[in-house]
Amino acid sequence: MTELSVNLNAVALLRNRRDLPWPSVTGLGRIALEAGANGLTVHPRPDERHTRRSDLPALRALIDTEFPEREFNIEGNPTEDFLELVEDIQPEQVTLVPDDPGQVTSDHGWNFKADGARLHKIVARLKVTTGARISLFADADPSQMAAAAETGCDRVELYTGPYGSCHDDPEAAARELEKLAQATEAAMACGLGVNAGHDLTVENLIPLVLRIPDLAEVSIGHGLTADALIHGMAETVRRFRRACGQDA
Ligand SMILES: CC(=O)[C@@H](O)[C@H](O)COP(=O)(O)O
Ligand SMILES: NCC(=O)COP(=O)(O)O
Repeated sequence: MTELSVNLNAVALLRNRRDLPWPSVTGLGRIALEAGANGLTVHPRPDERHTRRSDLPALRALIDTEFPEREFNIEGNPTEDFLELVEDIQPEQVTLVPDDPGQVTSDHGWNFKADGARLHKIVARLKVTTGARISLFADADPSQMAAAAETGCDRVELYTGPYGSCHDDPEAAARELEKLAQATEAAMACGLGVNAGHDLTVENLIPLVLRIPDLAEVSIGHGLTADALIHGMAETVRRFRRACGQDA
């Protein structure tokens, strides 16, 4: 079964339009977990335009006190600041993403052949200091997976942006889906678990999970938050859970 982690960055982005505490990032996170989300994801960037460092203790406490079997996933570029942040918060999963501070959103995975030695050290450090599962953001490129595994990570998160951007071109979407399937096969052959995320929607999630039933987790924010404006967060989470093949 594919698990669903709800990314709260888009909720935080809306909150940050004003110097006011709503919509509440923790409150929407609670509704998502009550509706059966398997976990929460945040991607705190250095400029704090989405989730802020100060959001993280409350989300940690929410999971610890009310949903102890669910997971907190923190994504980010592994600067020293980021590493100290995850060491403080102790998430169940850390997803390392190679994005620059000014980047609008994440748009590529690691080049494991070039960055492998650096990532190996970071993965080793986080395993000792957090005990978290470590996932590395990856393009759908089977030839990178052996080098990804050599870093010592547990999983890769396949970047699904190119697949998500084909929403009006079914043939191109089918080609991107095949690339994701081939990359999953290569990653699993190297002993890695596989997550996926970026620009996923209920519509493109259903064929993704049907084609790649071994996906361990999808993390979804933008498309899920857009649907939550229409259907409400609880009903939206149930829709995405059903798209993941879960009973909801
Ligand atoms: C790592 C990744 O794929 C991103 O999708 C990200 O976490 C989304 O972040 P934003 O919502 O901040 O663009
Ligand atoms: N890791 C991807 C993620 O958390 C959410 O990405 P998106 O759904 O906001 O594009």
